[in-house]
Amino acid sequence: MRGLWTTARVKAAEDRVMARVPAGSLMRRAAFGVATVALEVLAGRRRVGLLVGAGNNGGDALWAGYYLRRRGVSVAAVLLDPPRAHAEGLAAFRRAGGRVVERLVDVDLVIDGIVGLSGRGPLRPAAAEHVAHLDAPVLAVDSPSGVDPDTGAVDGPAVRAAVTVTFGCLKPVHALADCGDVRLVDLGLGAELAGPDLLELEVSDVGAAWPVPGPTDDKYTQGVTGIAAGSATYPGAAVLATGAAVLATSGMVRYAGAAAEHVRSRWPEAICTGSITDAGRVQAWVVGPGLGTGLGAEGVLRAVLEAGVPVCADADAITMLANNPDLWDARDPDTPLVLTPHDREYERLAGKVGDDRVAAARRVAEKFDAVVLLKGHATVVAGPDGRVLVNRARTSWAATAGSGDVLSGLIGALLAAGVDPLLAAGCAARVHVLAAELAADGAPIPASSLLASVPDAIRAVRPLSSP
Ligand SMILES: NC(=O)C1=CN([C@@H]2O[C@H](COP(=O)(O)OP(=O)(O)OC[C@H]3O[C@@H](n4cnc5c(N)ncnc54)[C@H](O)[C@@H]3O)[C@@H](O)[C@H]2O)[C@@H](O)CC1
Ligand SMILES: [K+]
Repeated sequence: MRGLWTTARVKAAEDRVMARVPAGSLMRRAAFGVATVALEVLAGRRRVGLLVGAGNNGGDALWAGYYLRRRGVSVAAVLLDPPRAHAEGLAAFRRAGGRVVERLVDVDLVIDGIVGLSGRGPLRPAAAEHVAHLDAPVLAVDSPSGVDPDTGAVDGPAVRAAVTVTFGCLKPVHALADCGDVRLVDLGLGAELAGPDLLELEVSDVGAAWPVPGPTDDKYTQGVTGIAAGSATYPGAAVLATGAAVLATSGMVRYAGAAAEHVRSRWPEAICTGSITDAGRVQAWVVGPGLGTGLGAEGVLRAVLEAGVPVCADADAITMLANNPDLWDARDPDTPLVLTPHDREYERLAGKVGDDRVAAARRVAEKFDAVVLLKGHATVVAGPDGRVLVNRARTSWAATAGSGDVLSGLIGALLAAGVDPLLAAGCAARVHVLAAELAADGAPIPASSLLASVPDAIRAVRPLSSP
């Protein structure tokens, strides 16, 4: 897992390191890292432009310009706030032959030193004007300016970076927003940084957590997933959610609901019944996709919450919980629950999501003592214990009708297999996005194609050496 630290924590750690090392040494180390990556990106081309803001981020850019000049690169800098430009950086830059200009023209690479960790809100008009006219790739220093470093929110003009060079550790922006290729320069902060604020799963984490049968396993020991989804109007949701559970693990899947005939004809391996009361024992329930919100659906949700096994509540189940808070009483306090809202479902539960999606997911996780998977281009999974996993998709192919039904089935299968609910939601989200990418391969796909790629996605995350 990769850790991500909020800017307040990073600044505090940097301050403690700075107090015991010579003045300016951290900045020079950071800037040298920027210059090294810039030379790599330039690949022999020799013209660099700097956009320099009023703080230390601009200082980094000026010092990087100094190191690039020493390697014979032509460097021009635009000072966005000349009286506040970093004095030592600017002096070193000029000494090395760097030029201060009004506008960047004919450059091969732009270094964005407009704002870094203290940046808030969008680019100011003058900076936005310079950025709008760029046609060279941009290397962002620490984080792309105009993108909030703690939330990844973009609320107006912002830099679009081909590569971001960051220092000391990763920050939330690097997992929540598009930063291009992210490169990390070590500043020796390690000992000063306690546990991270957020975690990003790596492929190897997902592969290690994914349940696979052992030599003594049978269809029951791997966990039986129950799917309470679909209706006469929406049988497809039942077929997709059940299919995802069937493909996610080798454990058994039971379906209970009005779409039993549809599910049976598509997934003969699932045990299908028309009603939740005849469903038999399961180790986890998925409830909600295509279920409807009428009295019958409420009865199903109540029965699932009373069953005493982990539950993934999606779609209509979330709407019912929001509309009828009495339903929460059906759940024993120690029954693990995963809620998977998109923004509108979130709003029904707890008001607007807002710009800070991590804080939003944390709020609801704490309020309902549940794991909350907040859907979006960057998926945020927050646990009631304060842990947060983030997973940013490289593409948006998974944004298609029925895609959420597949995700809920994957989560349910992992819950039934006994995977920790936070990890179950995080791993399912990761495999879901990967399945979408594999299926799409550059063209739009329906959710049924995403579903068909689930086995390929699981193969792609599993360790190479395993059977
Ligand atoms: N603290 C340290 O030890 C180190 C800091 N480093 C650099 O220092 C950066 C942080 O520097 P600073 O705290 O000086 O602040 P920044 O350079 O991030 O921002 C400078 C100032 O810009 C203003 N500002 C905020 N949002 C703005 C916006 N949208 N448009 C225009 N101006 C805006 C604020 O007044 C802010 O204080 C890091 O991102 C990193 O690049 C590195 O040199 C490594 C060492
Ligand atoms: K920047």
